[in-house]
Amino acid sequence: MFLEIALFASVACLVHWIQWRGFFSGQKHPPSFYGFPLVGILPFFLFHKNQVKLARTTAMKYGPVFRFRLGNTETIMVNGSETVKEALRNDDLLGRPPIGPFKLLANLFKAQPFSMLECERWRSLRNWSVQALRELGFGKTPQMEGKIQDEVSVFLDELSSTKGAPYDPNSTLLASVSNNISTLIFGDRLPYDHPRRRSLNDFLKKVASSASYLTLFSFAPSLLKIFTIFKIKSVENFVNAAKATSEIFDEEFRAHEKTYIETDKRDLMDHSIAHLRANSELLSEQTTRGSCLAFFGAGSNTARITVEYLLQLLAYYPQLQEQMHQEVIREIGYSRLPSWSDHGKLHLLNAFIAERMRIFPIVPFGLFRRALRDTKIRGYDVAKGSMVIYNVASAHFDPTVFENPEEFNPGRFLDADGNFVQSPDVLSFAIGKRACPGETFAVFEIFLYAAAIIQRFRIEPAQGQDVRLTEATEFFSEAIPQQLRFISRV
Ligand code: HEM
Repeated sequence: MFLEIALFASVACLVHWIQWRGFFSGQKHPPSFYGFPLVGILPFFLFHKNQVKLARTTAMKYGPVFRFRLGNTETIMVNGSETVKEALRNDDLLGRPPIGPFKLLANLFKAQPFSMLECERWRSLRNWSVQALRELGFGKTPQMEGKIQDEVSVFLDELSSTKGAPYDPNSTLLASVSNNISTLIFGDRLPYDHPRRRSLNDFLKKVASSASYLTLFSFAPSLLKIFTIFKIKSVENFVNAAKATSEIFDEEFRAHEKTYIETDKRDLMDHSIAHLRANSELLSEQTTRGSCLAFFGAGSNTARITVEYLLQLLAYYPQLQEQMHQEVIREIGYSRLPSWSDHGKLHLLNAFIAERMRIFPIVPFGLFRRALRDTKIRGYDVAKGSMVIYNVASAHFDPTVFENPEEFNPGRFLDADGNFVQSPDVLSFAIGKRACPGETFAVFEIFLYAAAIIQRFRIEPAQGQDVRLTEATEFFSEAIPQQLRFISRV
């Protein structure tokens, strides 16, 4: 009996493997790795310290498109500038597979963020949210500029109060940039030490620290279930912080309902209430909570990590910092805060920000996509339902596009006259129909923070210490928290 079962299992595995390799399908599959039964190549990712490097060396050996299984999920990874751009422009790849931390958050928040949805529902909800935010000033509007400048001023005061003593800006920066997006969602900004702000920060920090492993564990759901059941500390902390933030969302929603005035929509919550009251078919309580969650979640840590890493680079490259300070003073002086109208004049600063985005992509593998129908990438067949990972890091380090890609060199974004030239090859926000809807806002915000900090402070490493720069290594990459000195120039 045992022999028969073993024989049956072996034949079934062989048939499954032959089917998976597509030997008799007449299709052209990219180079493929089956990995282990049930988990696929997951252990290689889980136990590799630098997943970005692992992907890059694999692409060097097997070419720009390869195929493997993460858990039981058929996955295609695309690498290199041209192939990544081809995939991002392919409308068959606009789907979104379930991603671990998103799924967990959606359940805990009883929300349905459009960032998890596909097809017509995704499109209409995304359009509705972006339109509602635009009516509130989202984008490069004078209204938004004033609000961000106010928030920048509070942050500059905080830096001044350190009087040049070593200081880790991580928490205040998070509160500061998150206030910019929270203002659009809930209304007023929150002081850094407000209990509600602290609670939101705590949640955002836990999201940032656990997003990578929660992403991987989504391909081994039984492991994640075991973690949750046995209340493994980090998962339990994540769940508790998410529940606390979900309660804040509930309280805000109830408070908004009481003070709602139809003719004066203050924020995204008011826009949601208007739609819910009009019984629109498009929105439900779950999807409106989802839109608030999507923008709050996606708009906070991303901007914080961008500026945090930028500050570390400034301390690491003092000469470039000095050149940028001179540029800011020459064009603006000290008498007012930088504004977007100065953007076209600060060439070196723009090039420095662009190089920062290139060298340290926060989401090195983008947000995973799903093939909505059978399609092709670089002539290879991609089956409907496959997960597609576009490797932004490999595009940013593609030597056919960026000379000496490992080198930090803002000069690559300057022309012979020293003018900033925007590159279509920096893909941090993705491109195509599902590119980041917060790009304009983020670029605006990052510029206003960077220019103001460079104008007012000289940033140095903490005494006797070197600045520790990290490289992007995993699904969501973090800057190394560390102290810097902010020495006032005014
Ligand atoms: C430096 C900052 C940022 C970076 C690098 C970044 C990057 C990205 C990337 C790579 C995606 C995935 C696009 C795809 O599906 O291929 C994305 C999606 C998204 N981002 Fe951003 N983002 C940033 C800031 C922001 C901000 C400030 C907001 C909100 C104000 C925002 C809101 C969103 C939302 C809602 C999505 C989901 C879009 C969808 O599924 O349709 N992001 N972002």
